[in-house]
Amino acid sequence: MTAPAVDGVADVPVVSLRGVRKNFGDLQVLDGIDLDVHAGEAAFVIGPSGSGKSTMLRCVNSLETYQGGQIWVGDYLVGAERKGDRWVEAAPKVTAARRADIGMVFQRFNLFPMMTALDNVVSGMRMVGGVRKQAAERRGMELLDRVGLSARAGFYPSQLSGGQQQRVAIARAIAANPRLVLFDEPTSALDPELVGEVLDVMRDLTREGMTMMVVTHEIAFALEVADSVYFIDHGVVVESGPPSQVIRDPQHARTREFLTRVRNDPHEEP
Ligand SMILES: Nc1ncnc2c1ncn2[C@@H]1O[C@H](COP(=O)(O)OP(=O)(O)OP(=O)(O)O)[C@@H](O)[C@H]1O
Repeated sequence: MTAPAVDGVADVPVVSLRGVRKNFGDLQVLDGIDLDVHAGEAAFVIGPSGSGKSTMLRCVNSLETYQGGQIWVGDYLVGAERKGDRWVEAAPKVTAARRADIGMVFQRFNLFPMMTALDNVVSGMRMVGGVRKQAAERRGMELLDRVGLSARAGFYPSQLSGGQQQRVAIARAIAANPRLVLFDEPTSALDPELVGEVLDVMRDLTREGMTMMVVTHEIAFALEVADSVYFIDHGVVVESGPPSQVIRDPQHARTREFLTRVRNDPHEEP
């Protein structure tokens, strides 16, 4: 890997992708993605099914490897660590520590089924270590309160609705005060009447200045709360900018066609 061009420069973005390429065998999924997310920014990623949105998020926290370009998270190159003046492949423990500093919310909640809501939230803290049990549980209760679920602290995931489970998952994702939270279609698996309660929690996080990357099909929500929107198709960023531009006044035919399709049939897989 090559040395960074901007090493040591202040005010680097929290996340920066440069020419990122990723393939699964013959399938080119990311074909040169450029994207920056700054501190406090909520960057929304929209696009058709299969365009590479989830894969891009998963590359940022090393759940997938990438084959070309560079992904920077703050001052480190994802997948690599510095040895002297060289970058070498990151050791598994380095990757694990970095991943603990990035929260992730999945489409299907991914809570531990044998743990209560509180223990699930606390598990997000223990991974970074050093947090005493009592203090962790106190903070866990605060986080559950923040997502409106302190009364459900002792419930197991199977005793919670999908919307409640996803709110617990969000509390867990922010438990370790991560530098960045990734949301991978957080409302796609929910019954329509449960979507709003999850969006409410996410809206609060954007207002609090959480740095977020959100893959979503909720276009109206993106228009309302995003700081920036990236429209991705076939593994490339077709168009990006503020939501007032990309969603209200798209410049590219592909963006317009996608938005029209989603608006005309919200039940269609975009
Ligand atoms: N582990 C994998 N192995 C092989 N192909 C994969 C793998 N993961 C994803 N793909 C393929 O990569 C392409 C992009 O998938 P990805 O999930 O990133 O798309 P997406 O834009 O998030 O779509 P959706 O909105 O449907 O979730 C798809 O064609 C998918 O089938």
